[in-house]
Amino acid sequence: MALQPAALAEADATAESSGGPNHLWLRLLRSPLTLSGLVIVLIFVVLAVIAPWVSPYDPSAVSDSTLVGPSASHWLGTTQNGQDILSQMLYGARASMFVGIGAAVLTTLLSVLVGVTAGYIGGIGDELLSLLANVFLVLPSLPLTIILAAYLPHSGSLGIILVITVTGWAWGARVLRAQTLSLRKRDFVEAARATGERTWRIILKDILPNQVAVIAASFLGTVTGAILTQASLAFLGLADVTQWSWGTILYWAQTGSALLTGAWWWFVPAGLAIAVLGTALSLVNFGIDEFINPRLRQAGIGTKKAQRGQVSAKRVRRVKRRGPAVRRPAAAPFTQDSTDVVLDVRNLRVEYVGEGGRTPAVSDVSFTLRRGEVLGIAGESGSGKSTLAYAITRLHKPPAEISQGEIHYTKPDGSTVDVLAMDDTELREFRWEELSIVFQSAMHALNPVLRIGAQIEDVIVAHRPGMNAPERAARVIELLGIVGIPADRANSYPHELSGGMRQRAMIAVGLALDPEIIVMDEPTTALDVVIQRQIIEKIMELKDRLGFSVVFITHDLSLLIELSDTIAVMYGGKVVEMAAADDFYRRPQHPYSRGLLASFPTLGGPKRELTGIAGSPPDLRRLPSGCAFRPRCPHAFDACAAQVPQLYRIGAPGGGSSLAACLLHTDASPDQAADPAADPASDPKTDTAAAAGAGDPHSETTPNELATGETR
Ligand SMILES: Nc1ncnc2c1ncn2[C@@H]1O[C@H](COP(=O)(O)OP(=O)(O)OP(=O)(O)O)[C@@H](O)[C@H]1O
Repeated sequence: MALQPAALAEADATAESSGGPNHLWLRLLRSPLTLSGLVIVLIFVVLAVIAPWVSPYDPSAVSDSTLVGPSASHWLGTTQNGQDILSQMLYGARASMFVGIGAAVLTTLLSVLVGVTAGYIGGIGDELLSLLANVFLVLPSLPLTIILAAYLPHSGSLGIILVITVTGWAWGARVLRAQTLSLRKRDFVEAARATGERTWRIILKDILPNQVAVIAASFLGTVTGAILTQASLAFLGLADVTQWSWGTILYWAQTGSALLTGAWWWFVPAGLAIAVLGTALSLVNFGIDEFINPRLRQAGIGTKKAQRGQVSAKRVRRVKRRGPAVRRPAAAPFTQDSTDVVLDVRNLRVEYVGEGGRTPAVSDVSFTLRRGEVLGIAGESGSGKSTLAYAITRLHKPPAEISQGEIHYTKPDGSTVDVLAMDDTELREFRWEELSIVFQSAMHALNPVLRIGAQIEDVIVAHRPGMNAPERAARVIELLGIVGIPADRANSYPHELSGGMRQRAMIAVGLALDPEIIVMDEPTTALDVVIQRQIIEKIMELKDRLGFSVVFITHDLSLLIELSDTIAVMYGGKVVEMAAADDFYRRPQHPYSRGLLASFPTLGGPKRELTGIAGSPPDLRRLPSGCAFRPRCPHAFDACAAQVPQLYRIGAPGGGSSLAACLLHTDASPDQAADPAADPASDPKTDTAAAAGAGDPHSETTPNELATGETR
C-alpha cells in the first residue's frame, strides 16, 4: 500500500495556503465583535496590572479639592474627602478583576470536576454528586452569600472568591452533567471507547471539547457575576471597604450621599466600568461560541479558505521524505474451500435483563467466519442482528448480558484466544487491532468538533504510542487515500463532508490498525443507492486487497447477497438459515428466508409481485412454543408447535449445502452444533430441498440481478 501521490500533491497545494493550528486563534480575531470584546477586556486587565504606576494619586490620599467634578487635574473628579476617583478606579480594577477571574477559575474548575465526573461515571457516584449539587442549588444564593460574607468581613478578596465559588458552582455542574450524560451515549464516544481510548483521553478529547461553549459561557458569566457580587457585597458594607474596588467606590459614594448631592462622577465610572466589562465579556463569549461550533463558524467568522481542511505543509513534506509506513501483506483472498477460521462463535446467548424478566435477543447462535470471508447477517428489525454484533465485539452494555456461549478468535499466527475471557487490557488490544467496527450512522459516530484527520489519528495514538507525529500524519493520509478521500479533507469537520465521505471516513477509522475482522452494522443505511454502491465496491476492493474478514449487517437483502460469501438469516434471536450466498439466493431453504426474498423489491427489470411475510416479528419475551416463525409460516403443521427446530444440513445439487432450522427438513441430517465450522458450502449431504418444497425461485437469476431486476 503506497501513499497516494495525487493526494499528497493536493495536500501540498492547500497546505501552502494554510495556517497551522496557531492560526485557529487568528480566525477568532476575524470577528469584529469578538475583537472589540477582547480589546476592551485587555484594556481593563492592563490598567489593573499597571495601576500603581499610572495612577496620578494615592487613591486614599485626601486633599482640599473636595467634591470637584471632572477637571484637568482630576479627570474623573474627587470624593468629599478630596480623593482622586480615577486613581480609585484604577486600583479598584485590580481588586474587581482579581475577584472576577479568581472566582470564575475556581467555580468553573469545581463545576467541570463535579459535573463531568458525575455524568461520565453514572451510577451511585452520579447520584451522590448530583445530590450535593442539588442541595447547593436549592439554597437561596443571595442570602447565603450575604451570610457567608458577613462571617468573613476581613478576609479580603480571597474570602469573597471562596463565597462566590461555594454558592455558584452547582448550576454549572448540573448543566455539564446533563451534557456529559447525553454525550457519553453518543456514537463517537462509544467509538472512542471501542478503539481502546483511555477514560481520561475520552474526557479530554471527546467530552470536554464538545462542552467548551458551555464552559466558556459559564466562566465568562461567572467573571461578570463575581464582579457584580463583589460590588454588591461592598456596597452593603459586607466586604473590606478599606480595600479599593469598584464596589467600595460605590459604597463610599452611597455613604457620602453622592446621589443626593448630584456628584454623579463619584458613582457613574464604577457602574459604567462594570457594565462595559460585562458587555465585553459577552462579546468574547459569542466569539468563542462561533469559534467552537464549526457550523456557526461557517456562517460567521470563518472564511472559505479557512474552512477548507489543511494538512500542515511541513508535515506532509516530511511524510513524503520518509515514505509509506510498513504494512503487513494482505491475506490470501477468501475461497469457498478455505478452512482458515478467524472467528468461531458457539451457542451464544445474549439476554437483556430487566424488571420484566430476561429478553433473549440472541439465542444459541453459532457460526464461523473465515479469513477473507464476508458473512452477511439478514433479518427483520428486532431479530437480534445488532445485539449479536455488539456481543461479538464485547461492546454490549447492561442490561445486555452474555449468558452462554463461546467466542474464539484465531490470530494470523494460528494461536487462538477466548474473547469472552479477555480482561480490559486484552480487550483494548483486541478491539481495533484485530477487530474493528463501523457504526451505523457516521454523522453520530464522528466527533462533530474534531477534524476527520484528528479522529483517525486518535485511534493510532491510542494503539501505536511508538509512532511519531509525521508517521501518524502519513498513515492518516494513506488511509484517506485508501478510502478515496482527498488528503486535504483530513482537516475538515464531519459536517463539511458529504454523507458518503463521512461513511468512508468511518471505514478509514476502522482500517487504521489493519484489523483482521471488521464488523459493519448497517454502514450504508442512510445513503442513497449510488453512494451506497460506491461504498460497497470500495469495501469489497479493500477486502480483496487487505484480506480482512467482514461481518456485514443490513436490511438490504439484495446488497447482502451481492457482497457476502455466506449469509446467516436471523429470526427471533436465532439463526434460522445459513448458506453460501448463491445457494441462499437460488435455493432458500427456510420459509422465512423465502418470504424475505419474496418481499424484496427489485430496482428495475420485469415487475414481480411482492408477497411479503404475513404477521409481525415475535415478541422475544413471549416467543411462541416450538418454531418461533410458526404463526407466520404458510407451511406450519402440528409438530411445529411442539418442537423447536434445530439446524438441519441440506445438500445442494451443485455440491454445496445449507443449514436451515425448519421441521420441513427433518429428513436431512441435523447439523452438529458442536461443529459449526463445517463449511455449509463444501460439505454436500442429501438434497432434501425439493422434498421440503424449497423450490428454486431464482434459479435463472444471479445475485447481481436481484439488485438490478434483470434476469437472464
Ligand atoms: N436495551 C434493551 N433492553 C431491552 N431489550 C432490548 C434492548 N435493546 C434491544 N432490545 C431488544 O432486543 C431485540 C434485538 O434487538 P436488535 O437491536 O439486536 O435487533 P436488530 O435485528 O439489530 O434490529 P434493527 O435491524 O432494527 O437494528 C429486540 O427485540 C429489542 O427490542
